[in-house]
Amino acid sequence: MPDDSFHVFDTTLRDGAQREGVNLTVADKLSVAKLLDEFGVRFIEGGWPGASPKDTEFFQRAARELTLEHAQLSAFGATRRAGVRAADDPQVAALRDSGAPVVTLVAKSDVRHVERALRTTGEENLAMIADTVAHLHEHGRRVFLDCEHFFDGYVHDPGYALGVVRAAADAGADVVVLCDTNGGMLPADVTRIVGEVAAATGARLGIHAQDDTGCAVANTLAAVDAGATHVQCTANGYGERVGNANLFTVVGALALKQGRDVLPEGCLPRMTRVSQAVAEIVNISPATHQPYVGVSAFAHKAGLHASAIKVDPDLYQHIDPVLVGNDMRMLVSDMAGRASIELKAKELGFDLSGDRELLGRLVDRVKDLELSGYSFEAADASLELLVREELGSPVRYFDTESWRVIAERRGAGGSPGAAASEATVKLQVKGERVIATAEGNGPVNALDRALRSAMEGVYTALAGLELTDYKVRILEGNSGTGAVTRILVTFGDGRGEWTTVGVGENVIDASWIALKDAMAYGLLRQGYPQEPASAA
Ligand SMILES: CC(=O)SCCNC(=O)CCNC(=O)[C@H](O)C(C)(C)COP(=O)(O)OP(=O)(O)OC[C@H]1O[C@@H](n2cnc3c(N)ncnc32)[C@H](O)[C@@H]1OP(=O)(O)O
Ligand SMILES: CC(=O)C(=O)O
Repeated sequence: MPDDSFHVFDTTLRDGAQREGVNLTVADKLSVAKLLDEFGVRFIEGGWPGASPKDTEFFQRAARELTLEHAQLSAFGATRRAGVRAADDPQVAALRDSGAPVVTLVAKSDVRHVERALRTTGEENLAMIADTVAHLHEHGRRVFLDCEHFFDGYVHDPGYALGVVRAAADAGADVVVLCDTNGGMLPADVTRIVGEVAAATGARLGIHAQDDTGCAVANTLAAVDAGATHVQCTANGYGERVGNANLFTVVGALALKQGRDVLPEGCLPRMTRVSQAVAEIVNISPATHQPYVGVSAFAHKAGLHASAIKVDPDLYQHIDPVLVGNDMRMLVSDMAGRASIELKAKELGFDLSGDRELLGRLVDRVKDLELSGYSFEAADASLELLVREELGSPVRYFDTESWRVIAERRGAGGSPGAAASEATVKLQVKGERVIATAEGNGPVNALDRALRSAMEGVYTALAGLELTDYKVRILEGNSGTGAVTRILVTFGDGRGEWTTVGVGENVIDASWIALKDAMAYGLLRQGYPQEPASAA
């Protein structure tokens, strides 16, 4: 269990919620707080009670409903208004009465902001800070002070910025947090300035870095190198404008690269799950390429990488993904070599090790198919069908004699009317010739229905297979409507999902290839015995 000497302070529910497009309900905030606590952060900034009724309610409900194992809640708010005693300021009272044991105050530390935005004097701002910190401290709250625009303010007038740090520390602030509010600093600036402030004031320092130069994580680590012992971050880097220092990237670096004891025992492997669960609640698709936690963080595509990984995964990975709850994945594409296919096949449950000839054939087939427009990276089911075919046991539940689709729009008197499609499929199923026709709202829907109608008497589980995604990609944009099209079809059966790929100059033909393969793979997953090879 980390002691108080280093703080991981999360501000997803305050600064993270300032991201464009994020709108959390109180229930969402409670769920995110539970996840952050599970991850083991030391402080969770829950919002600004008194500024928004939602945040006031969050603290009220948190007091009743949240049992936190690792974290303490912090309420965020500003120093008192100019010319008013902290004890008489209703905003300060809302912080005091929020029930949070910690209050993080934001204060101006750039004298230009004091004069132009607060419209008061530098002296009065220092009094606002000292008075507010002391008032909350006297009421038993632990107080942190966020120095807004600290770095810009320090560059402009170091004496005034240092005065702010001293005023806060002298009044009882436990940590004075230096904020790169506009996110314009680079790591070297941060290292220098944090070092100078630490030497000049002796105060305990924290860092809050916005990501406007893409350096928020680097700036956070630079501040830690220079002596900061409190890092403010947000899950997945959510935050105002382009965001904040990413909690998971910062913790990954501190724990795994620097060996710091920043999380309680056993919490680090929760990182990937917590990142994805927060993304779900916030309703933003998880960033696939995020360090440590993205699905692509340990996905290997190049054949040369795979051949070394076969010997030892550490040769092409900076950490073991298991440490952060993630997985290594092999991607098979036209950049694959035998090792990529061997490792991917192993992931799919086939041991092809040692069969160089078979692996070579598979590499050639994948490369040829990718040249014609296929992409196996996201279509594991199609790859598995290919592997089974090369192993001499192709997946066969039906054979296609032909298919036909009619697409039409009916309308009278100039009205647009309704588009409709009709598909007919002719198949061989268990040695029987079957012809089925179905209507659909589009050609793919009609084909899907016709296929099911032809086979569901024999394969009853087909009713439980559902098309969950259908993606079209035009591959040769300059050929206009004659372009080659790649279709990715995803099906689910309640236990999992699988994706197949089809390619063709005719979009319906490409869809048919992906659709029939997805159904065949679905039947394989249901455990139906296959048609004997002679039925082909
Ligand atoms: C860098 C950051 O991200 S800090 C976090 C900022 N977060 C937010 O602003 C979200 C929540 N904010 C709000 O709901 C509202 O802005 C409120 C309730 C705080 C204030 O609303 P209003 O009273 O209508 O004021 P408004 O938003 O127009 O302006 C902010 C006021 O706070 C004052 N202020 C700004 N910073 C400070 C400070 N550190 N200490 C004291 N007062 C401050 C400003 O001078 C301004 O005062 P004025 O009304 O006398 O001009
Ligand atoms: C406090 C804060 O969010 C900032 O200065 O960016």
